[in-house]
Amino acid sequence: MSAPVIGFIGAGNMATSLIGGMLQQNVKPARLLASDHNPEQAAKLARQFGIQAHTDNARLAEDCDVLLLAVKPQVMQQVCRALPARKPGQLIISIAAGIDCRSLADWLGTDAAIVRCMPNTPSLRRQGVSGLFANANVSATQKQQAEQILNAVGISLWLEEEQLIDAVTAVSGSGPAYFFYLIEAMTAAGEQLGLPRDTAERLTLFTALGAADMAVHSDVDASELRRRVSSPGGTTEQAIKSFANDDFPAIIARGMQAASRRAAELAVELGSSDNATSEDTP
Ligand SMILES: NC(=O)C1=CN([C@@H]2O[C@H](COP(=O)(O)OP(=O)(O)OC[C@H]3O[C@@H](n4cnc5c(N)ncnc54)[C@H](OP(=O)(O)O)[C@@H]3O)[C@@H](O)[C@H]2O)C=CC1
Ligand SMILES: O=C(O)[C@@H]1CCC=N1
Repeated sequence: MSAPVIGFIGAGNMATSLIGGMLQQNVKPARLLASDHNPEQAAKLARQFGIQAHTDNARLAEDCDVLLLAVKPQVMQQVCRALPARKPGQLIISIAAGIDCRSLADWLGTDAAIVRCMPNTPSLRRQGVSGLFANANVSATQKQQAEQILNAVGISLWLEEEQLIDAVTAVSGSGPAYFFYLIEAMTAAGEQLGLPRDTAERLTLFTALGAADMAVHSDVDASELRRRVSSPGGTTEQAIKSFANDDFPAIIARGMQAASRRAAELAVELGSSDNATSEDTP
């Protein structure tokens, strides 16, 4: 399979993470193009990565084999409708939360080969994880193309049901923010316990890194790893009891349910009108 040219529409946070990660994986800069309606943003990406970036979405679409839609869900319809007819064999990858394949096909053409993908920002460090779903028009070769792109920046998992993308969004798409929130909270608590801020932050960061690395490489699950830290009658036990009294698992579950619900709401608010439920339809 010859290496496809990949064009990003929207040169923001997620395009930066994906492009940065791919370049570290020795993807040639000439294979990556970007467009953004903001000329400064396009120029910034071109400077940062040495790739071609401009403001013309239509030209970009004509110049690439894989078109990666990385704009906010709120502008997706307008962006898709303004694109020229697709090149034969072109694969569309959308990373937008909540915008489903049916809406994308309404805006791009019912024969469009579409992969919906939910990546995350650690892709910049090639530690990303993505959920992928392909519509019926996607060929085996195009599935491989999508996998190669996402696997260059981490790992990817195919989903059988499109609806599960909302759950992936709640777990790993939004997930880095939950860990950053925990890092913020632990750093602040360490400071309250008397540590200098920098020290509290470094202790927290390396603990997070070590714990994640250990859990990824362990042959036992997270609860067993937690038990091994928790000496009977010791310090960890007290912390975990306090977390459990405050219903930590329920707090996390409620937050993730809110994220997933929001993804479903976006589909109704911003998707093609067929997605509106009968109560929404006048
Ligand atoms: N951030 C994340 O962690 C993740 C995000 N996603 C999804 O990725 C998508 C992008 O998110 P993110 O990168 O955070 O968003 P950003 O706002 O950082 O990036 C989107 C970029 O697209 C630009 N843009 C807006 N309108 C147009 C247009 N008509 N043509 C070309 N470019 C345009 C924006 O410009 P301007 O700022 O001027 O509007 C911005 O530079 C979203 O759909 C989101 O759901 C998925 C997984 C994780
Ligand atoms: O917050 C959002 O809507 C996007 C999708 C997942 C992460 N960021």
